[in-house]
Amino acid sequence: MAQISVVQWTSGNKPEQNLEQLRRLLRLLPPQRPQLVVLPEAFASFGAGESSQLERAEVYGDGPIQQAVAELARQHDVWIVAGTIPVKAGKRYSAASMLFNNQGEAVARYNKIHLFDATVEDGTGSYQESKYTQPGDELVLVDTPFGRIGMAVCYDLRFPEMFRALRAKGAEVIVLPSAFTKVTGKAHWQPLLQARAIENQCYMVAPNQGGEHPDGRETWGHSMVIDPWGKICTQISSDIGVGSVPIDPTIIQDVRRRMPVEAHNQFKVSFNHAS
Ligand SMILES: O=C(O)CNC(=O)[C@H](CS)NC(=O)CCC(=O)C(=O)O
Repeated sequence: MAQISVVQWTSGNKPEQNLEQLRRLLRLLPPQRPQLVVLPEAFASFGAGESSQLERAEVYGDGPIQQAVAELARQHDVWIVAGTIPVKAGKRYSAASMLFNNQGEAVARYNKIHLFDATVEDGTGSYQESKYTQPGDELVLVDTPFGRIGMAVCYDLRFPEMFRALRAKGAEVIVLPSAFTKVTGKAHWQPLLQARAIENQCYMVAPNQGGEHPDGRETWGHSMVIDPWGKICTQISSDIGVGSVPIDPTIIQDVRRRMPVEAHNQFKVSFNHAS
């Protein structure tokens, strides 16, 4: 059966160091194939809202971060959601979650739509992600050996209409690379993930940054995979680790057949940017 893994660590702002940590952690992957490995938001370069991210931003399809992930996907024979990579977008960058197949080819790119401009009571003051980030305006779904994957990132989790829209377009597995703060994560991470999984009857695959970062920020960790019934299938309880579960397509079909909420729904949503 296909396998899904989430990987978690405490990223700093140096890509080489983060990629080294990633290489170490990927050695812990279980042997099952096909396997989808999902990495946290800003795994290679942590520090949204900092001008230094602009220097690290890569041209789409090129650059050391994308090359390293492509190589790891080939080497380990796994699909990887590299969420997120700073990708040049004019004078700004997109927080791009990229899907690489097991040949190392980039097969999808989702640019984070909802940007985290918020004040959190954590000593950081306020987060201003939109300062240097160009928001995305497109929903991204892709057919894979793991089912139809819908792509979202971190703060998107708070906008249920987006997940409804992904489900309406056939999403079965939703990936959500994240860097939820310690304070907001403690309060909201698990219930929001379970709600999105239950109401849309999808797997939610949600790796999170965890621990105290070199810049002093703290993130919540608790990376998890939740099934379409809302059950937590795996959870990472320390700052660094790997969590793996088999993904069972019959659970998706069974949950949807027994309780066809999509057909029962009397409220349809629309997307501001729909073409
Ligand atoms: O800094 C980086 O490079 C990584 N990116 C982030 O940390 C992003 C943007 S500041 N964080 C979030 O979206 C947190 C959302 C959140 O915590 C919530 O919705 O409660």
